[in-house]
Amino acid sequence: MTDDQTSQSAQLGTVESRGLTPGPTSNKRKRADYRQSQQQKRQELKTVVFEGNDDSQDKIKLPKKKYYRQRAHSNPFSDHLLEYPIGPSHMDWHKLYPALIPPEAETSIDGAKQVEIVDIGCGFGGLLVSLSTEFPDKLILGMEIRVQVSHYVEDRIIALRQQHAPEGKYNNIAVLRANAMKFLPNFFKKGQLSKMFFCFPDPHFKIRKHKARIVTSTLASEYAYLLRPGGIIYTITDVLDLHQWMVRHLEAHALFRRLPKEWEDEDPCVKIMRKDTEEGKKVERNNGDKWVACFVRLDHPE
Ligand SMILES: C[S@@+](CC[C@H](N)C(=O)[O-])C[C@H]1O[C@@H](n2cnc3c(N)ncnc32)[C@H](O)[C@@H]1O
Repeated sequence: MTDDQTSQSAQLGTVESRGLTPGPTSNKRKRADYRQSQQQKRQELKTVVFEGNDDSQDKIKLPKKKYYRQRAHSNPFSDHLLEYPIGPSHMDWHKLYPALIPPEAETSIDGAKQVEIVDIGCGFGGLLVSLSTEFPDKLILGMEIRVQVSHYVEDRIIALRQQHAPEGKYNNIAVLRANAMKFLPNFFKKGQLSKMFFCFPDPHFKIRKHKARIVTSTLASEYAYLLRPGGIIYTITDVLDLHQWMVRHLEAHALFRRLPKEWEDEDPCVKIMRKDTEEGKKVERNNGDKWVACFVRLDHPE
């Protein structure tokens, strides 16, 4: 092996450990190199950004989406290599919100700061970024199954935290690579959440794929368990059939009631999910329809 090859394979080690299979093309190489340099910067910056003592003038730039390309869909039934705690009290939230949660904080204890808002399938994180300033006192978490996309959001949040370090902004948002169809109760305890967002979920058009949809009767029960009474499920999609499917499954559930259009028109989060999600922007550019439905978690079954 030449020196060149040795140094290349050393680099590939890092890339592979992030779930990528590096290929021979120069574009792949460019993207892998870019991500590796972002990863290095991230390691260097983690302490300064997270501990809030950043004196450097060298501000990290926002990441570029083109370097984080990945297939559009990820099979939620595949065995992804995912890390998850055995229960909510075993989750180290300090890693995700270092400026707001002290190390080894018992976040399962009532009174400690806990994640309250989740964006399921957060994609490239547009909603998270807007929710961060709309709810500066709440901890907000994006969950995303695609590895490169979750890395993009992580890099985006780190850059934003550094760019806005003097004002202490964006410390309340974080992203986790996770399969939200499988492990939510491992992360959150009963009644912990006040809002769950399902923005432009994968439509899984074919009938035999409908079971992969993120809203089903079984999952609706899990969402009811995690949401506190009065908590809200937000849904938006540009696919009418999926909209009708989500409405049907959530309306049929004894612990959810659909909120009226007047409520939607007044709610700031509905505006945000219409205009600040990446998919919402795409639909806007193509003059497509956006179907919204919101549901309140009831105290008792109706
Ligand atoms: C069409 S995109 C929408 C992204 C974002 N919500 C938006 O509106 O711009 C759907 C996202 O959900 C993610 N996703 C699909 N199934 C998931 C699952 N089971 N757990 C977590 N994320 C999932 C996909 O990887 C994809 O990024």
